[in-house]
Amino acid sequence: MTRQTANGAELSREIARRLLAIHAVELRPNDPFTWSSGLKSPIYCDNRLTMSYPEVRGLIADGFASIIRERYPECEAVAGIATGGIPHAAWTAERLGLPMLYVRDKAKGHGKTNQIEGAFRPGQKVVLIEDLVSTGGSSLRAAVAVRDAGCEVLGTIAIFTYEFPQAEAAFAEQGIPLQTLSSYSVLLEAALEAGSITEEDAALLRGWKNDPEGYSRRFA
Ligand SMILES: O=P(O)(O)OC[C@H]1O[C@H](OP(=O)(O)OP(=O)(O)O)[C@H](O)[C@@H]1O
Ligand SMILES: O=C(O)c1cc(=O)[nH]c(=O)[nH]1
Repeated sequence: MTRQTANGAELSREIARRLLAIHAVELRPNDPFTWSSGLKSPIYCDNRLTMSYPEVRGLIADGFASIIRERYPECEAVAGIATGGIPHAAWTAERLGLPMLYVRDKAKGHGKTNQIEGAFRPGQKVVLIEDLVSTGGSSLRAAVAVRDAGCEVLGTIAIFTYEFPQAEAAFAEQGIPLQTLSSYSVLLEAALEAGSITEEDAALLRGWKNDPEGYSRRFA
């Protein structure tokens, strides 16, 4: 479900190297991070940091714009998933001259009570932009909201995925293609190459990836 093209393979490594260079990736095996899903994890990838680096955010927006041009030429609007996806959706929409929307994690409790912000119409063909996919829950909730509003979701694109089989299955079940610029396996290789992690770290991270729920339970 998560696909990369031949050119995509080099971009994938480059994005991983850039994430490491800006210290977006942090390891805390003894004091795990709590993820959005509630899982406790020894690793956190803070893609929000990319917005502070013009070269990095430019690489990401160029990558997203290329995917949309090649894979979704019929796209009529780009929608950022709150909050991490919003700035990248803005830069991508600007490159493509397309309308931009964003999708809140839930409808506002006041004002116009919107979950989707911006001007859209039923039948509009939308590509969703997310900064990171772990379980896929946030991306899929946004996709369902956009569909329920009557738009057609062509696909979701994200900077990074942990490549959890459950996430890929959940996207497949909803019939929503997921494509990412980089991934956990590429990040691990890049981190070892750059000397950002030791072989011992890599072994821990591979073990965690095989059973993230089991790891999480140890810290519950
Ligand atoms: O695939 P999932 O298990 O849903 O996890 C990934 C989501 O978690 C993070 O967002 P977070 O909830 O931390 O909110 P933010 O984007 O507002 O920082 C990230 O930006 C994704 O949206
Ligand atoms: O699942 C999450 O909440 C999550 C994981 C991660 O590595 N980075 C992030 O921003 N969110």
